[in-house]
Amino acid sequence: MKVLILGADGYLGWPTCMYFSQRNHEVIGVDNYFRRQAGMELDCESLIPTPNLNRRAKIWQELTGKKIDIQIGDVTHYPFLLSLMRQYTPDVVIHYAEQPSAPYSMIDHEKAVFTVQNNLISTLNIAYAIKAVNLDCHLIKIGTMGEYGTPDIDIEEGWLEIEHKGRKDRFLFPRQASSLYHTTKIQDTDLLWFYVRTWGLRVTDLMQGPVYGIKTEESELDENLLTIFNYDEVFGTVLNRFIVQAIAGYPLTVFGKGEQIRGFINIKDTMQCVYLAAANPAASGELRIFNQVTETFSINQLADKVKNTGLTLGYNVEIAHIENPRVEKEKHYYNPTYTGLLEIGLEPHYLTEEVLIDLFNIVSNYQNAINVDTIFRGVKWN
Ligand SMILES: O=c1ccn([C@@H]2O[C@H](COP(=O)(O)OP(=O)(O)O[C@H]3O[C@H](CS(=O)(=O)O)[C@@H](O)[C@H](O)[C@H]3O)[C@@H](O)[C@H]2O)c(=O)[nH]1
Repeated sequence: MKVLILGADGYLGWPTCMYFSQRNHEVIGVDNYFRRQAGMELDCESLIPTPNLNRRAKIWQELTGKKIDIQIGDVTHYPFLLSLMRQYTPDVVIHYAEQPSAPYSMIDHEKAVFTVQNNLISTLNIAYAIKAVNLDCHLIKIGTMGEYGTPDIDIEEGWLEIEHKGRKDRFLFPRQASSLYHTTKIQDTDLLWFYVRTWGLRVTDLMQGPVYGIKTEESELDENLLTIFNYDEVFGTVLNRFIVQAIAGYPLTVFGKGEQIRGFINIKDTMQCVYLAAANPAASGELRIFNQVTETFSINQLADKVKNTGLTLGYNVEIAHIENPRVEKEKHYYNPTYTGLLEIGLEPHYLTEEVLIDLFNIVSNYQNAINVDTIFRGVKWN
């Protein structure tokens, strides 16, 4: 496969480039370095220093003999994207080139506009560029479980059959997000569903839960191949944050009651899922949706796990319940279905004690670089 990976410098983007390249696919990684710039602007850069994409691709080639092409540019600029599509005519486009943070989207008006503009225009441009160059190209987009929110009914994989006044039809599962970022992901799905129906695009939308972890098989080769790792309030996801907090002696920041439940996934399984989706493409004119999580936990359960592992390793870990800066349900029913990816071959890595110890060990190598000021800044939803 020839795979165009948009957002190649991000937490998932670079490991995905290596994952496909390792399996002998032709990979082109594209990024505009938004995350690096936002990290500098908000003083919340990656805990692990990561060389730029061109340098990482060079290191990868020296170690494996495999080439990853790097292109720096912004996919919201249509001529740039179209020329890439024409140059490479990929079989698969993986779209990670979105502003991925809920808190970032809630900071102020300027960042709200950026989030809407970046996430919707990038998705729209990709749909147009695929139609212009090769309608058969499979688009894999990372959606989010947050599109569904926390409804009081079971969450299906993307679709729901509804019977109304004696008639039945199949619709996208009702969506109600709890941040502007999550709302743009709903709008993305709607854009793609429209072009699937209208132009016959082939699309897989992966509704992913919060990801945790650092290493993937490929980054074991060299420290310089590790992905970016954020633990700050804006770009860090909750479990990664808790590990860093435990090591820094910062009480774990459980928001509100901590009974919020989410579906989680190890970064190694994200790689598998995206790969399985590419290897088993959606049909033309199909919007295929998978729920990309492997297990569910409440935030309290995660905090307890981190605390227990931390104590075993000799860290003095405390848990703090702080006033929730977000507007979200803190106690709710949560029962998502997530069997589709298992059916096409996913072999999950669950959150075991061993996985937690491994995370503690990697993060402890960078303990001196932890900036506790970035852990909590209190971006409020209202
Ligand atoms: O210090 C913290 C940070 C978070 N939380 C809670 O943990 C849950 C998850 O928060 P998160 O920051 O790990 O995840 P979220 O903001 O939802 O966004 C992340 O996870 C999403 C999947 S999901 O949450 O929508 O399923 C992805 O789409 C996003 O790109 C990724 O940044 C929330 O209830 C939040 O209130 C805490 O209690 N304490």
